[in-house]
Amino acid sequence: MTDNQPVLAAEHLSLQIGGARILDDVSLSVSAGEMLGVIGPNGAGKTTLFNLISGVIAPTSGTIRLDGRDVTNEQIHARARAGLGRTFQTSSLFNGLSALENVRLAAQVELGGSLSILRFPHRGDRATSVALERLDEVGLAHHADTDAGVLSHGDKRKLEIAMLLATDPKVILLDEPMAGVASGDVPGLVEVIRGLHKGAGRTVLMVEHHIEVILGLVDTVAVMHHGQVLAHDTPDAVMANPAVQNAYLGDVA
Ligand SMILES: Nc1ncnc2c1ncn2[C@@H]1O[C@H](COP(=O)(O)OP(=O)(O)OP(=O)(O)O)[C@@H](O)[C@H]1O
Repeated sequence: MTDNQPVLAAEHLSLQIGGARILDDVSLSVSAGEMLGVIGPNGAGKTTLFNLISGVIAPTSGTIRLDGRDVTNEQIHARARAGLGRTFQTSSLFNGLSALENVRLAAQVELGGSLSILRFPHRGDRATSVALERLDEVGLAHHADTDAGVLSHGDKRKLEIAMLLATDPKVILLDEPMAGVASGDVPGLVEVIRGLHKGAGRTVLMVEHHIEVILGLVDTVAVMHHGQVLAHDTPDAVMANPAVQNAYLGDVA
């Protein structure tokens, strides 16, 4: 990979379902270490874009590249192995298992060992030490032994991020990480996401409805509208863009 080659690129992606053009010639690229926020009104195509990038659905046309490599025809798990990690709007936690056990399972998958939830985790084994590090990174070390099911929504989201980190992704896709999180828990979650990027230099794409959260976090913002990218620029430039104000921000003000 050359220095200026994007770590992730969507090139001319379109998705047609029946008579509906869901995505229309969407191109976006993200550099290593960049955090990109994707915003847009309901139905703009944000989740569909994430689904195409992560391999949940195939585009009608267009290309997705990871480190310059065409992964458009690869399945979800192959893209995950290549370093694409994603959280979903719906929770992916195992309730009834502790926070540590949840992250440990993800670490076991990454490390290629057998999956074991029956064996009481040795604090010294590799998967457990990775899991403890990741829990610490998202500020949940004190909840290691807490049942995932009883955590607050904000802590559940942090735990999902810890599970993702345990798979050591090159690019992280966060799909509405603040959804369902109590307003009091938003700042803590924002700091965890900021740390992924600013602290650890990870590459992050995030769909989020809380515009004020996005604008304060990301390097660049892509605004989607009717299945197209209306603008992709710095937060200040996007906010000042008359097309964005007219077509999107004006709609929701
Ligand atoms: N499988 C499908 N079949 C038909 N239409 C679909 C399908 N998936 C998505 N759509 C439509 O495509 C459009 C984009 O949906 P998408 O969920 O990507 O938007 P979004 O920007 O993520 O919206 P939200 O902010 O509400 O999550 C919507 O009009 C949706 O109804």
